[in-house]
Amino acid sequence: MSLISVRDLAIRFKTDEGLITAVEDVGFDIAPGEVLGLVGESGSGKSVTAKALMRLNGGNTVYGERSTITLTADGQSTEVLKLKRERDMEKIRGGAISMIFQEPMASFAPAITVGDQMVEQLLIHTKLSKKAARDLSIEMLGRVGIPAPEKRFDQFAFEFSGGMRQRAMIAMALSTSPKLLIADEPTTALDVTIQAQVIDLMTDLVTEFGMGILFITHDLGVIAQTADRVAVMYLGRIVETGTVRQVIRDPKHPYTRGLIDALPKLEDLEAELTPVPGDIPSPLNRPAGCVFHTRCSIARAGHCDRVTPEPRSLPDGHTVACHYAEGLPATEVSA
Ligand SMILES: Nc1ncnc2c1ncn2[C@@H]1O[C@H](COP(=O)(O)OP(=O)(O)OP(=O)(O)O)[C@@H](O)[C@H]1O
Repeated sequence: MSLISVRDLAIRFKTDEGLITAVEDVGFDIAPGEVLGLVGESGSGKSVTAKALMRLNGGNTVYGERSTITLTADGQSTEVLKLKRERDMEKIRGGAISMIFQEPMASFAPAITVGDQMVEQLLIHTKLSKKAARDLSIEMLGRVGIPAPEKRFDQFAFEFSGGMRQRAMIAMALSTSPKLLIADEPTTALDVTIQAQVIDLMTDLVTEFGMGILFITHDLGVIAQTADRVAVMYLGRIVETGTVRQVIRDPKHPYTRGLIDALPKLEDLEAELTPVPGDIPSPLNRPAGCVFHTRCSIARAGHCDRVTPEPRSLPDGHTVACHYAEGLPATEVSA
């Protein structure tokens, strides 16, 4: 049974330049205890997809008519996009679903102590007394490796170092025992050692709490360490999905292959990096057919620029949206 099930997700924004499409035809599932990595360049639509799960996109957002986001927690299913009242959405935000961000200051109000914010969130989402909420908050700060948690409880976020603030944000996000944790580039701003500690901490907590995680990053290395499955996003579409092994060891979409070729190789540091050529087009100017064709080395004129490739399953079980995922037709290869 999926914890969260997303189908036909389309997200458009009303802007002065007209209606722009940020996400199209996106679907995925996350089971309890599973980590799904969502990877792609800046502007590919990762954050707006994540925010849709909590209905956190701004007032200019238009969701597709057929789009559904089904959250199943404690034996109850909720159609997130059908929720009308702010009160019902508040139950989900910070309750069944918690989110942590790249910049932890965004999660903490500057003039309220970290402890008071943690307690307030627990009082909203649980039936704990104020004393029990305080005890749990201090326990959680300790659990994420913050030394002297009783003292830290009464401090403000700006008094924490970057790594400690990140840990405090994770402690706050986990204290309500969310079913789904959305982690949006949670380690990007940290130095490599602290990044490794935070990743270890998150994977330990997944095992312990059995929650699902949507882990958003542009860093394939981090995905390889943390995720069970990966979805690769490009210009608002998921172009490839599979297990970490399938997608990273045996990528089938030219975009995924490009992302992997752009990574430095530890075994050959002299090797030239080959970034994906060109820039991601503006969402105001979405290419027809396959959204990647303008940057794709194997795109075929008359086909890729006209026909949108539907995601299809390959024999090894992974899914790819490319007309030529299995290679170009033999006639062209030999030509
Ligand atoms: N409220 C909004 N109004 C108009 N356009 C928006 C709005 N929110 C996001 N967008 C656009 O939607 C597209 C997808 O943005 P999104 O932030 O999801 O990308 P991303 O993949 O998360 O990138 P990054 O890694 O930089 O966060 C971008 O082109 C962005 O400018």
